[in-house]
Amino acid sequence: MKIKVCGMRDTANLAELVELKPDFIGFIFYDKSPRFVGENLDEEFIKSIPKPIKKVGVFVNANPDYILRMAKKYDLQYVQLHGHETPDFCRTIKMRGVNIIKAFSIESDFNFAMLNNYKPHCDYFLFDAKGANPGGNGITFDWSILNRYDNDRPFFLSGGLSLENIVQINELKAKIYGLDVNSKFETAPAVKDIDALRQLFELIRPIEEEEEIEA
Ligand SMILES: O=C(O)c1ccccc1NCC(=O)[C@H](O)[C@H](O)COP(=O)(O)O
Repeated sequence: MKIKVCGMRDTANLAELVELKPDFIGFIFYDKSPRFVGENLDEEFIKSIPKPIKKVGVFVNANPDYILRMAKKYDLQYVQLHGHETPDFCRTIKMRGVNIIKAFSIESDFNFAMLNNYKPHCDYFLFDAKGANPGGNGITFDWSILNRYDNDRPFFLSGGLSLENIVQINELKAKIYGLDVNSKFETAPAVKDIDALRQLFELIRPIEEEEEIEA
């Protein structure tokens, strides 16, 4: 199972995370988030992150020109869209060579059928909890809703994932492509607890998978 660590900003903290070889690292380009990267990203360091670790820019109802400019500047392979972006919006970004993760806030009556309109233009879906903010709320949703998932696009499970609740993913029937972790692994906004992340990696990543990443 893949691991995405979201909401990074600080170079020293990032360097420690890179040592753990996550599959995806997320950077928040949403100015209302406490994890907003602002002017704080070290462009050279970001570009030096080994290619097998995919860099993801997270945006909320942003202007396509801004998204594409940031993707180029930081060499982002993916953008994660957390607002009300339409399938057509995703198509526009995808056509410009940037891969798409479309995030959705999940409630009990979530209409999985509408994902069919997004499917041709998105590489992955990400299912997050609905909260006061578009993301990073630190709360889980009722994962059993995902047992209704009938789309073949791989998805990330997100929202309040912690070392305590992660063991319960084994109860899910739906096949999870990846886990997206964020605020439950922080010591402060955008500062990750590397020891806690190391424990997560040891729990989730079988030895063979780690060897695949090294190859
Ligand atoms: O993390 C944020 O502050 C954020 C703000 C606005 C949009 C998206 C945001 N985060 C995106 C993520 O992928 C988070 O990892 C996801 O929402 C789960 O966060 P958490 O519940 O804190 O684990």
